[in-house]
Amino acid sequence: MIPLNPILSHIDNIPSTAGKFKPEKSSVCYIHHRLRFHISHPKLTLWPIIFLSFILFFFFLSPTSTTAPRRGLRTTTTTSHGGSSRWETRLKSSAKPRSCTGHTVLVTGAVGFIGAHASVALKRRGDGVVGLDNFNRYYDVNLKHSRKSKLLDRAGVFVVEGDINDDVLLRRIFDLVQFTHVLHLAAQAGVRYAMINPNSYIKSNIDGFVNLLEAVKSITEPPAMVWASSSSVYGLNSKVPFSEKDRTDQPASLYAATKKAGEEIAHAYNHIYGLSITGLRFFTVYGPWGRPDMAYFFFTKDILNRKEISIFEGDNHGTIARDFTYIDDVVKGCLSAIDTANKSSGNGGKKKGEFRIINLGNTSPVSVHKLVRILEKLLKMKAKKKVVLMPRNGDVALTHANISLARIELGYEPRMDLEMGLKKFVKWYLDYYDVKKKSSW
Ligand SMILES: O=C(O)[C@H]1O[C@H](OP(=O)(O)OP(=O)(O)OC[C@H]2O[C@@H](n3ccc(=O)[nH]c3=O)[C@H](O)[C@@H]2O)[C@H](O)[C@@H](O)[C@@H]1O
Repeated sequence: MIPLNPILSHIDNIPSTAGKFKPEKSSVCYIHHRLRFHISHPKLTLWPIIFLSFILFFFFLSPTSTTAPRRGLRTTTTTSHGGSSRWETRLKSSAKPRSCTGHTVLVTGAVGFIGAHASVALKRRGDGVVGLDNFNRYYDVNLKHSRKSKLLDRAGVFVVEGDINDDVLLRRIFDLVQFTHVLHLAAQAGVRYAMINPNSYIKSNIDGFVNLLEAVKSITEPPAMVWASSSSVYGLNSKVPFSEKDRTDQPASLYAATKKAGEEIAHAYNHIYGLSITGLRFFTVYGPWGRPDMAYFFFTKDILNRKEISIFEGDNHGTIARDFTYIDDVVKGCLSAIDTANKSSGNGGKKKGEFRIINLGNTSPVSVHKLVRILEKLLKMKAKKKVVLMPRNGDVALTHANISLARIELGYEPRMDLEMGLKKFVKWYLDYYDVKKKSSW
């Protein structure tokens, strides 16, 4: 990943089309700056050497020199994603399905919790998969690297380290591979963190999503998109269980507002450009390799460390509950959404690509008190509990999915109850941290 030559790596960031290479002003400025640095050297006798190096550099290493790039791709020997031809070969090979009936899927957020599991499941059943992830530091990046090495690498999924806001990179990936589907899971997750870093939600969930949709809609045969919405869009809706027809105009957090905005944005891209888009409203997904910012995860850690945990309650000791949904059930729902998605028609098509919004929950809410009781039983330890009135931090009192539509559209049927699912999580947690972080216990 480390650029071998700063001038080259800078040039490499310039989008180019064969025969249309035009360095951006900033790149030229950068080269001039580098040259000026050398020219200002007291020994003016260096002048001819510099001039000669300049000529040699452009003659041998210019991106437009020998091999003509396909559809505007860069073919330099160094890129921000490694040696270009090796990088391209690995990416293309990872994208190849085992059989001609298999899908070719780009998974964004591939080293995230759901992204890693979904990528592996797709690859295992024979689909071609390319992952994309920016490895951001919202939570322990080592866990993301472990998901990559222990899950994705082993399954043979190639992961591009990059951002969905990088339109040059997206174009490059879409130029190399004709994807049938994009499973878009890259997002700024977490309800409460939106009060700490609101702009990260706009950057990923709005800007990044639009950037991806722009790239997808520009492809001649655009892939169908399946993407992560959230149960949080139901916000202050009190009608339960939550049905896709219920109102979603009362978000309780900025996170929820950006996910709701995502649904509206997706609708517009479906309407104008004929993109086939399925939004999946996930309900508090948990399981092995999960997210450390989620309550079941950090409660486990804190119970083991004998640290106090805060259990939220509503007014008058009202129960706070979640429709906790096990990762394997959610992954099955994602794969089924991919399998059942209609093709995008593109804006030239007569028929509009389809637009679907579907709940993926467990349809059996469990209180936070019960969640803690199960963890205590599994860990064989008593939690130090402090019961507090739920702060106004973006959380809502209850989530509960109506999954009738998921049953019809996806043949979705959640199988795992919370106790069994947490057993699998705790087993993983003990194994993973026993090896990696014994000292922190
Ligand atoms: O399904 C969803 O829509 C959302 O699920 C989770 O959000 P959340 O359900 O709030 O999950 P947690 O943060 O793990 O909280 C679980 C429960 O524990 C409660 N909690 C949380 C923290 C705490 O210190 N104490 C406590 O009682 C919360 O109020 C909530 O009822 C994810 O963090 C979101 O990214 C996702 O979109």
